[in-house]
Amino acid sequence: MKVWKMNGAGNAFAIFDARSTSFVPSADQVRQIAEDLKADQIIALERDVARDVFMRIWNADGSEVSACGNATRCVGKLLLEETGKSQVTIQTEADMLKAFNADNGLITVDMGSPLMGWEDIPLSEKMDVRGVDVKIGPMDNPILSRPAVVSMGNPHAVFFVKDVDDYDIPALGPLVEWHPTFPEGTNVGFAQVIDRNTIRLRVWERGAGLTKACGTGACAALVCAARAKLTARKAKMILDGGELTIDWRESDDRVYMTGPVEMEFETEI
Ligand SMILES: N[C@@H](CCC[C@H](N)C(=O)O)C(=O)O
Repeated sequence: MKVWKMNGAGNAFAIFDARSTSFVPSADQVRQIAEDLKADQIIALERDVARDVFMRIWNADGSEVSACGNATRCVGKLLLEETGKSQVTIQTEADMLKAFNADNGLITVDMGSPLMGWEDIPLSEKMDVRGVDVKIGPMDNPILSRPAVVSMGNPHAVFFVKDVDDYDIPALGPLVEWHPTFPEGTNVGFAQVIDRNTIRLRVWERGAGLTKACGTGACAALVCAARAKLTARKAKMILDGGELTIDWRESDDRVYMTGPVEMEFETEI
């Protein structure tokens, strides 16, 4: 079976070609592969009757999840090269996504529409339509409170802060990730609005920890920022591993993510 080690803005993946050989790893095996190959997520490419491929996603902790933006760009690049098509379709548990080439070797993925209703995010408490009461730290002076929430096919809680570097994300991230408000866990973004077209973002990923970039996290942060009128609907997202451009188009309500993809190596197992 062919395996590609790739990254999208530093978010690292081991991608298994399971289109002709079955690949059904246990959670323990996923954890081992992630450790051995230094991957944040493990991806399996499976055959799909209607789309170019079905993409299965596991976090490094062995949990199977339904969306991964950066991996979708990596898989998009593989399939665009393999098929010679100008656009490829990628089915995930969450949605049908489309990938195509952008300028300067970058890849764009149409990530679909954000889901903002409470029914779209598993929450145990429903506070109001923009934020949810998640207080971390002393109640009279919380370190973090009231993130915006949005689903990009997976759950995101986004805290808008003055300076992301003031926050100990490895300490705070897990407290929000498994806060009782999120019975299925959540990805946790720390977003600093630099100006109307630029956001600095770090994401504590559910099941993977602090990664160099989170594609769905970048989409979620832009949607939350634009919805609160903190930024325009298109912005440059500065992540630890590189930059992504996120464009939440008014015309079709879909979120387009553009960014780099890097092939580290390929091997056969
Ligand atoms: N790295 C990803 C997101 C992967 C899944 C996430 N950790 C979850 O549990 O939902 C991305 O680029 O979007």
